[in-house]
Amino acid sequence: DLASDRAGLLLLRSAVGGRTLLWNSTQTSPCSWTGVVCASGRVIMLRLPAMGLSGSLPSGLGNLTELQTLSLRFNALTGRIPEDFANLKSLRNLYLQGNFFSGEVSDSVFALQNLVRLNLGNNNFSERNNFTGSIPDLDAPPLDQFNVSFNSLTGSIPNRFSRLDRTAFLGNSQLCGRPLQLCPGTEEKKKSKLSGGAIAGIVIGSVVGVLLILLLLFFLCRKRNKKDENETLPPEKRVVEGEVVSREKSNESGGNSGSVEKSEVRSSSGGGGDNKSLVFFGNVSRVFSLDELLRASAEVLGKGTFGTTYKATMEMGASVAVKRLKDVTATEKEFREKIEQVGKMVHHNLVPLRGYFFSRDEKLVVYDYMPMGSLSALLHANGGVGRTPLNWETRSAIALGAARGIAYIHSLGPTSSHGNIKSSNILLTKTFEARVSDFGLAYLALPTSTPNRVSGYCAPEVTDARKISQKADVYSFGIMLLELLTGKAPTHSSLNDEGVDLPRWVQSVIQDEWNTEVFDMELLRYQSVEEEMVKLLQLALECTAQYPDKRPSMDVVASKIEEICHPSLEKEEEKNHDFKDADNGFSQQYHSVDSGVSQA
Ligand SMILES: Nc1ncnc2c1ncn2[C@@H]1O[C@H](COP(=O)(O)OP(=O)(O)OP(=O)(O)O)[C@@H](O)[C@H]1O
Repeated sequence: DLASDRAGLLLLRSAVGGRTLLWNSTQTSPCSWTGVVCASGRVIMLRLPAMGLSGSLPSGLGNLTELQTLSLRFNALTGRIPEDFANLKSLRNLYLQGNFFSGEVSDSVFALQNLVRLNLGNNNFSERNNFTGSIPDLDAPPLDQFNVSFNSLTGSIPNRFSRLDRTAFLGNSQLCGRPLQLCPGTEEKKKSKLSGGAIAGIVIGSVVGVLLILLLLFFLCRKRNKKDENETLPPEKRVVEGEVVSREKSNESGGNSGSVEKSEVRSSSGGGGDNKSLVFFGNVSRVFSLDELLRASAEVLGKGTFGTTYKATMEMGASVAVKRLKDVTATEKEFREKIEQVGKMVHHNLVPLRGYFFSRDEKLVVYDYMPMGSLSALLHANGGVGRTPLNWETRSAIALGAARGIAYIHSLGPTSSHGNIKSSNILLTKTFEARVSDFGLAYLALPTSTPNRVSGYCAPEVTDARKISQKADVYSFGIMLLELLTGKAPTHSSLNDEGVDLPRWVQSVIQDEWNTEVFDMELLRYQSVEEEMVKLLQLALECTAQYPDKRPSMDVVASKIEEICHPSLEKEEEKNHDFKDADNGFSQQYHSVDSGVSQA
């Protein structure tokens, strides 16, 4: 029934009758077989993704009762799912996303007892062609993957799916219930169920709550008054030095970041003296003063291994990132020597370190502010909901940029390594170019914990976070590459619940012949670069080899990425060409005074 004039389909027909394995049998046609595996005349896997198949599904498919995997995603198939799909009792994986299917999905499909992955998403190419009806509430085993997004499904989401990510249901305007917004009736029901006692409890609770808040405000005001009195004293009599004081968003702060916590760095810098001033790198004596920095409105960007990082926006509008280092064990002399060495590390793919401040109580390092944040935020912020989509070209350019940055650090000597490679330390410019941050900090401050191990980036041989090595960096980079390709954080709950790390998860998926399912959903539309993706995945796995000696060096990794992704990288380069000047506020603001640093 699958016969057509395409050579590939004819081959498939003859293959179904015998024991055959087909790979890329239609090399010359624009489409490619992902594979058809027939074991003893029984079809167990049928994968025809993005082949331009059209028309409705053949009724004969229901006879393939041993079929475990059916993937027909990203074709132009129309019509309904045939009733005889109910016979596919062995079916584990059903991928029908990205077609023009329509009509109600029979309950018997949802009820297939062996199903673990079901994707019916993105069948909404026209108003007439999409899945309709409701999702039946059935007593079926839990699914590993489920997606019905962008259809016209209606009604409430059954309880068994309520813990899934909301992206699984997006784009169905008539669908309600967790994880989407509650169904209109549900809320009313809840309200009417509240007893008189419960209502009284809520009222009393609220009154007590308000009183507590008022009390708290009263104490805070008193404390603040005391602080203000303190600031009117001459500098030598002030009590606080180098303190970061939380401040509510106010006109004074000049901030624009809504609910983000605002802070202000204050210091009794009145003492003067050289060791109390900001030191800048390069041929610049002064870019801005400590006082200007301390007057800047500051927004907490996050807390990390070595301290807290703030975005400081100066009165004239330029922004920098300031990291307050905790637990610096080095003496002042050692600190200054080491940070001077770090300041000499200048490379296109490293976040420029602009300067530092050292006093007994405060150690600050000042970087360029990277406007697009980190790769981690881009991939996972908000659980991935509403994230900026990262296309393949951008991802390969980020991989190459990060690899080059790390390779540069390694090129400075056999003991020179980063020690904390992870996606939150890969920052992005306006044009999404990668810049590695936090280099050299491992030599200055003690990590307050070993988060790399906790978060899955740490090489198995690293038992002491201070003993960093180039091969351990390669391992962490490999994990970061897997993250970029799979869209899964190494801390992803579905991995950790099973006690599996990212490389092991990828290996297991590949062994199951699921090599394309391993990639981030967003990447599945780039069928033409599947080969690049698979090769990059293999490289990432090489980087995460258990034994350090088996891992490639970072410069080899960088040149392999360049070789593998060459066509995509060229495209990205062309795209960015026009935006080159718009790198970031700091560079622009200080270009004239700062030329020494920029050129270096
Ligand atoms: N120069 C910068 N520009 C923009 N955002 C930054 C900059 N430096 C750090 N950040 C962001 O600030 C947050 C905190 O960074 P920080 O380096 O303190 O911790 P981390 O990267 O989460 O962990 P670690 O300290 O282990 O590297 C992160 O989200 C990071 O991406």
